[in-house]
Amino acid sequence: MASTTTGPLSFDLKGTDGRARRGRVTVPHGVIQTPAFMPVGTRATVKGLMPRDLKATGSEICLANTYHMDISPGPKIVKKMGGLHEFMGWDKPILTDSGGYQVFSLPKTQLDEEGVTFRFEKKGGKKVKLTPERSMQIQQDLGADIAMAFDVCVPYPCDYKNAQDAVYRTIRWLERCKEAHTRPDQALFGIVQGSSYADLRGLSAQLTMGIDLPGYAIGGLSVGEGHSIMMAMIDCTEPSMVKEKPRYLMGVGYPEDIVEAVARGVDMFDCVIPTRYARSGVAFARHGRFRVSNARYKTDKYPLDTNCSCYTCKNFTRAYLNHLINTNEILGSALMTLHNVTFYQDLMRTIRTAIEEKNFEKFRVSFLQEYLAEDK
Ligand SMILES: CN(C)CCSCc1cc(N)cc2c(=O)[nH]c(N)nc12
Repeated sequence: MASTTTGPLSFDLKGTDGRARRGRVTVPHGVIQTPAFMPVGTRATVKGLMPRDLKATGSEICLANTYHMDISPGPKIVKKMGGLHEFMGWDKPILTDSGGYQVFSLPKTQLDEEGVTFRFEKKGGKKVKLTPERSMQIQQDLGADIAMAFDVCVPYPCDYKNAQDAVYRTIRWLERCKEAHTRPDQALFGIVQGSSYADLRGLSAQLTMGIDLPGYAIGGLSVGEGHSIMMAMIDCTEPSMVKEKPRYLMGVGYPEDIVEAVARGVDMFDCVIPTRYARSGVAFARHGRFRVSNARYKTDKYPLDTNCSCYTCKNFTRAYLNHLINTNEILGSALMTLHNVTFYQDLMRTIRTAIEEKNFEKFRVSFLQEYLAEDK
């Protein structure tokens, strides 16, 4: 087993099966078994789950977001309250995104070499600038175990020149992030860009690997390009990424995306899908996802997934969840979220075991066959 320590983060590559990797990430607040799924807790809460429930799902790390936490309550208050872990009552690892991605999705943002300027409604439409240095300051105040570099994630599709400019600006901003990032107990991850251009993906990966960091993310995907381009871009990027450090595919994704990305060498994932879909009444199960709020489930006495051992599946029927979601009851969101995140974590656990037992390819084929079967 190869073990690499870079600052506050260690990565142990415990085994491989083809390009799939079984590993372990160790940071100040604990250990993350990989491949890992990280539930999204944008405003220092995974919507609908108390920390004790989030633990019950098997989650070992969760996300929070720089842009949202800067708006409220502000990094200085979080720092004064002891940092994110104390503030939100989560004593396991946390990762924060850098805020660039969220800001780019706002209307009327202006991008220049210094950073991104956007209009901040809460402060009476005041103009606010997010820069690599400001993003690092906020993330260091928040105190997550892993901080993400401030990058330029272009929309899809994007013309070649803009994608190329974004690759070079992201590298220049990464140098500034590394310069500004001084907190010794927080790992900084670089982010590879390159949109849907194979040569830019390879270029961005090589330039990013040239900056020594504890881990690296594949960014700029899951932005509407679709599954096949996403996989093709991973194939253009992964071979240029160092093997001894963790790879994090940002914003991914559906179970079918995750399984195929693990097969291509990805270690870490985050996505709002299981939590966001739960609140809209969509449940994930072995045979695919389904909308439990549909009339056909009104008298269905079965659990969401008969293979699932979560509190929701052990105690409640689809009929009851149908009722809760259709009457917009808070408990509906909580129970659906608990199940969906447990489903994702059970999938990750099955993936890790399959890699350990050297039968990941057999698992990949059988999982996708059942999960994507047409005749649901
Ligand atoms: C809390 N989450 C929703 C945010 C974490 S992931 C956000 C996110 C998603 C995607 N798809 C691409 C990128 C990207 O290229 N760069 C950054 N910084 N973040 C990204």
